[in-house]
Amino acid sequence: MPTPLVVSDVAKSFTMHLRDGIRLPVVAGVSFSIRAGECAVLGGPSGAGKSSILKMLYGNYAVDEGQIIVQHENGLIDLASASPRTVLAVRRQTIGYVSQFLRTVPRVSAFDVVAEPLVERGEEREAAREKARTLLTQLNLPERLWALPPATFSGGEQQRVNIARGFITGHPILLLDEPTASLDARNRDVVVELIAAKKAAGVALLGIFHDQDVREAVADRVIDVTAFTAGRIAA
Ligand SMILES: Nc1ncnc2c1ncn2[C@@H]1O[C@H](COP(=O)(O)OP(=O)(O)OP(=O)(O)O)[C@@H](O)[C@H]1O
Repeated sequence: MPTPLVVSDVAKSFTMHLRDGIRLPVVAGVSFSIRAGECAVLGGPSGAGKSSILKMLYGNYAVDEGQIIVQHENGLIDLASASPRTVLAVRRQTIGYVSQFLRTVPRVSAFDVVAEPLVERGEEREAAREKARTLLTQLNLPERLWALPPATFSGGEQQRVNIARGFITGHPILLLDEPTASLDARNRDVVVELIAAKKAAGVALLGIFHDQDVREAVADRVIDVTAFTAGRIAA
């Protein structure tokens, strides 16, 4: 089976146009791959570039150099040079992303926020709702909240809706940006179980977890981002 995600020699710097075009190098020589069924974790201190790497892999940040090879639709594509249309197709089918915060949509119930990604991918509404029900129950979101738009939910409640929405699809690659940041211990354990289930299903996962217990519970491997920031730190 081909490796779902291979990152080779990726570099990224930011140009501050309002500051005389100063260039801020962030990472260089980023190289790693993620196999199906493993969960790798990006490690390193604050500011090392963990989020920037995750954002490049989701196509949110442009890549200056290098390749991000993704197994997509029985072929390989380089996300680093892909067109915006291809990036959107990869997001729809191949790479899922669970951010720290839920982007709430006015007037849409928590239940439909969770079921929507499956409906958009052509799954029948009732089947999508059944999966949403299972996930929201697993994540201990009180049933009285399901019919309400999540805008007024607490941080932890919103994060659980976001996790359910991110985990409901069958994307073969899943990026996790601190999905447990606002959760209590019980729900952190649920997320650890959900990640284990994704691994068992052959999903390739890459995440950032500041919570050490969660990191130790889910990580098959830690990718030390400081290895890619040496130039910046020495400068
Ligand atoms: N959009 C941006 N414009 C300019 N600089 C940025 C931008 N995004 C990130 N940076 C800079 O890139 C560096 C890496 O930031 P990044 O958020 O990737 O680090 P991190 O390892 O995820 O940190 P943390 O653990 O604190 O979230 C930082 O110095 C940050 O200021």
